Amino acid sequence: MPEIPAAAAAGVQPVRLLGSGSTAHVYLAYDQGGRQVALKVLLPAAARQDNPGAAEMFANEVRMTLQLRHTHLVRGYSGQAYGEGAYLTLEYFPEGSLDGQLTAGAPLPLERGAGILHGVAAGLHYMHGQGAVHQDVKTQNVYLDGNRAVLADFGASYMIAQGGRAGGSPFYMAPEIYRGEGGTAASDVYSLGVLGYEVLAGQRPFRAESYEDLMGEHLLTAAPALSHIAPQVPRSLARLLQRALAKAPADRPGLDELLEALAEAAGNQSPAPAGTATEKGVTESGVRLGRHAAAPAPECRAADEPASGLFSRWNPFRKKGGPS
Ligand SMILES: Nc1ncnc2c1ncn2[C@@H]1O[C@H](COP(=O)(O)OP(=O)(O)OP(=O)(O)O)[C@@H](O)[C@H]1O
Repeated sequence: MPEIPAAAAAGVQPVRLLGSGSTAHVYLAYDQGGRQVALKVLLPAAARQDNPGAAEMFANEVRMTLQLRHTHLVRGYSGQAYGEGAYLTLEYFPEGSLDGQLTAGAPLPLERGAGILHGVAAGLHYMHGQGAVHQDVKTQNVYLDGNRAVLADFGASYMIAQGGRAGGSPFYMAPEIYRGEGGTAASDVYSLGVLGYEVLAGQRPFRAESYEDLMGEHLLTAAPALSHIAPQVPRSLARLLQRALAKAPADRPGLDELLEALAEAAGNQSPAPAGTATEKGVTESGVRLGRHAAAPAPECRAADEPASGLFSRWNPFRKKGGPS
């Protein structure tokens, strides 16, 4: 195992590599108290300032993860945002992410799928109430712990009041994000809508072979009726998830409405109410955010950012497993 001095100083010992993303290696590790944690360590090239965009995203992820506390958001334990020793320890999920549990063309059973979506919606609802946007809702960023779904990866997230850059992953990005406008609560709702189709219909609403074609679909093509491709979904929920994909942000439903319909469809599988925060002092105001972000923050790009100039966390056209 590599030497990770800052983590070692905090008593965190890596055991094995779990995987690597665009900004970090992730290890299974034990913390000082013997608890299993996921240890994220900034990629060496990024730490050496070869890739300042990745280093900035990682620092952002460390700050946001340690700041936000909710049952349906990944729990951060400790971290260092900058420098060669930049690291983050997180709640470890042995079951892995939602991505690994979906097979293209095979929807999840309604109660299970709606329960997962309810968890993600609850995590988003809390974030929006705190004045933050997530900007990267996708199956790879939802981890599972039995019936509890947990939203993770805050590298692209920001506090609206402080401003930030439009970003996301192309299969999930709202039309306004493609146009380079700042992310809002409504653009997170759009990404949740895409996730809803994947989970409950077993297919994404928009597919294409190139970035430009995919952008065209998101900007111009109406989403297929969810009630047609997933007839098992209650009509009211199917309509809401389809409306989540409305081209105009103002036409999308709020999370309150979605939470209610998802809770009903999930039956008793829904593990926690929307407002459940896990730490004292954290309140849930349910505020709906304004449509535009404040002044843009300095440039912050991931290594796989597409040529469009948007801050995209994921290149949809690179070869990888899972639904495409
Ligand atoms: N908390 C966690 N528990 C269990 N496994 C994790 C955890 N966090 C990350 N992993 C594993 O490590 C891999 C890399 O995670 P990471 O968040 O760095 O990248 P990613 O989300 O796959 O990509 P990117 O951040 O570039 O979009 C994941 O694919 C997952 O297998």
